[in-house]
Amino acid sequence: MDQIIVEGNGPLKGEIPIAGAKNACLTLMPATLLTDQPLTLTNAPRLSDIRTMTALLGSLGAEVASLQDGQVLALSSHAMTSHRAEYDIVRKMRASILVLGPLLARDGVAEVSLPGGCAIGARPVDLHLRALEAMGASLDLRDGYVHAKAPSGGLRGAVFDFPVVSVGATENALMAATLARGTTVLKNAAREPEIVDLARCLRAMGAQIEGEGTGTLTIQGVQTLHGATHPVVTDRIELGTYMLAPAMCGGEVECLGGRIELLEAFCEKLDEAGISVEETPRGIKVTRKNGRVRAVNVRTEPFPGFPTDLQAQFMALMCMAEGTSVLEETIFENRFMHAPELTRMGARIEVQGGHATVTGVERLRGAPVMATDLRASVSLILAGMAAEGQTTVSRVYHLDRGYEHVVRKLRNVGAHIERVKEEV
Ligand SMILES: CC(=O)N[C@H]1[C@@H](OP(=O)(O)OP(=O)(O)OC[C@H]2O[C@@H](n3ccc(=O)[nH]c3=O)[C@H](O)[C@@H]2O)O[C@H](CO)[C@@H](O)[C@@H]1O
Ligand SMILES: C=C(OP(=O)(O)O)C(=O)O
Repeated sequence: MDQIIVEGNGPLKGEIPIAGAKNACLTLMPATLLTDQPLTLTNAPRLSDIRTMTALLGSLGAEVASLQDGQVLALSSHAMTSHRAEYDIVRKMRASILVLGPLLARDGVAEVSLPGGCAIGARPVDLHLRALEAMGASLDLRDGYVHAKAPSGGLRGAVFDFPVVSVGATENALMAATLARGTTVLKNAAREPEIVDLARCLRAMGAQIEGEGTGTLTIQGVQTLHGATHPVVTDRIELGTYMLAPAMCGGEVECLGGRIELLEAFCEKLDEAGISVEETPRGIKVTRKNGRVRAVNVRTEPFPGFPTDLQAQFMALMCMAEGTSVLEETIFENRFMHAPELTRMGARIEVQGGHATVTGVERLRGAPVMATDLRASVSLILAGMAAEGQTTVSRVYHLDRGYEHVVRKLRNVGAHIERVKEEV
């Protein structure tokens, strides 16, 4: 297993290109299942999660060709061979559940392993299932699989009001509704940029959708969808992560391709903390001059609120702030696993339920730490870059799920970071 070794090296300077969004690409790829014509995705990120989705779609008979060093994905589902998403692949990645809606909508049948929980919380899929049931699907949970069938005439349009905002359930229902008979109205739908991106891609494929980016999506079902070429939206979580690098180490970094509208709540918090964030023609420039950042409170919320996927990284910043901040996690019940690891580096953090109280210290000190999940792993790297001495982060395979070329990108702005094989 690989480790990342990182050492504090003072202020950063330079540019970091931001990739296409993992969480958009993982929902755009299953959209191929809605049509027998080719779907081409450009600006795709090079990540292990994308390889997992490629394997999953391949196991269903879809073809996924990775072109231009993985930045273009050419997908085709003209010759499907299976409707069963096996546990062995699904267990690796929760987003696998996103094949359920498209399979059901196009062929009326699907068997998908239940994805189960993971380090950050229980993460049930009841809302995915309830939305599809509202469209007439009959569902049976057996042997760890969802066995789903559409009525004989196919899924039908329905009104479904999500009791809780769910990104994945909105995506599954939206994809299914594009081929359902009649009109579907999804209320309290997720408004994330990845949903907007999916709606735009589906529209390019011939779907009739209104309201993306608002809490109500209205979909007029069509008989068939066709092929399209679609660029994956910028990864706002990768963007926010790299914006925090100069905020923590000092210096000036321009994140190429970034736009403030993707991260307004996060940018407001950086501003409150005393970090300068400026939109440029090429992206977002982040600058921190001398002096400590100010402590600010954060509450994670669905978009347009502060994203849960940036909470761990923001906590790393608050560990060195002047004063005490309270971070409230409202989306996942167990998403503070990075706190004890940051404490190993000298941070002062107290976790109680969904709240973490962080009292800033002047200096973090390097230590051996362990990555527990994707965003936790990168928060430890950021902390290590700002700490005195050496930090060794183990279990970095989590990182490969969501950050392409992380060592190269951070080295290019002056970080002392390398990836090594763990000695056993
Ligand atoms: C691949 C992907 O896009 N992952 C993102 C997606 O995950 P994901 O789509 O899994 O997250 P959801 O938006 O569905 O989860 C939001 C909340 O709803 C709950 N819930 C969800 C579904 C369900 O059927 N029942 C239920 O109770 C969840 O446990 C959680 O508490 O959005 C999360 C919230 O922004 C992000 O952290 C993840 O990075
Ligand atoms: C939690 C995340 O991903 P997933 O939903 O795929 O686990 C994430 O991207 O931070």
